[in-house]
Amino acid sequence: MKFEETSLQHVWLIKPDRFKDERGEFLETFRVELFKDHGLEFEFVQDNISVSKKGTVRGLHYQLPPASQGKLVMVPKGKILDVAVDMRQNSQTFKQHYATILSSENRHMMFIPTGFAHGFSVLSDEATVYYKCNDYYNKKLERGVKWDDPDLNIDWKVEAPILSEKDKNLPLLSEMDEHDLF
Ligand SMILES: Cc1cn([C@H]2C[C@H](O)[C@@H](COP(=O)(O)OP(=O)(O)O[C@H]3O[C@H](C)C(=O)[C@H](O)[C@H]3O)O2)c(=O)[nH]c1=O
Repeated sequence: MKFEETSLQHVWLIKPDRFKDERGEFLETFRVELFKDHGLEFEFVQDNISVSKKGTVRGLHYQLPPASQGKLVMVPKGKILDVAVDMRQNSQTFKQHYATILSSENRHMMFIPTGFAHGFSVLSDEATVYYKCNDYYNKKLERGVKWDDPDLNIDWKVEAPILSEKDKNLPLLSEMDEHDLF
């Protein structure tokens, strides 16, 4: 399992070792000791799966402390453009994003730490996204920023995305109170 640094400090692109044979393939997707080797010492406490149609955008979401979530994202089926946005006001990369393709072809995973918003667009007919979270869902502390915020300038690779009503009405960064940021 290789941990590759990205343009955003602490956001990791993780590439599992793949063992292929005539049956198919095997890969380990998580090892506490490898996370610890990369300074990621915490316990994942909740796993999620979302299934989305082609052209869906989910996000950009995050939770505020004390329920801020680090996420290990993988795609057992399909293909997404996965996006992490730095929401830490004092960070040198505040408002910057890192985007990468996660798919059942490349088997890549992304670790998105606390302080970052997460979202993805679906590029295959359907995508199953499985992700581990290091804190529980907390609706009261959930926040989000609009997917097409010009301040973020994210190319989601989809036209006229399918969005939840909640996501359609998320604020622009410029409209957000500093207490809703990190
Ligand atoms: C996130 C979550 C949701 N729910 C319930 C609440 C709603 O009744 C339903 C759908 O929730 P929502 O529309 O917020 O789901 P997504 O738009 O996929 O939200 C996720 O999208 C981005 C990509 C994320 O990284 C977050 O994990 C999360 O915000 O599931 C739960 O019961 N537990 C949960 O942890």
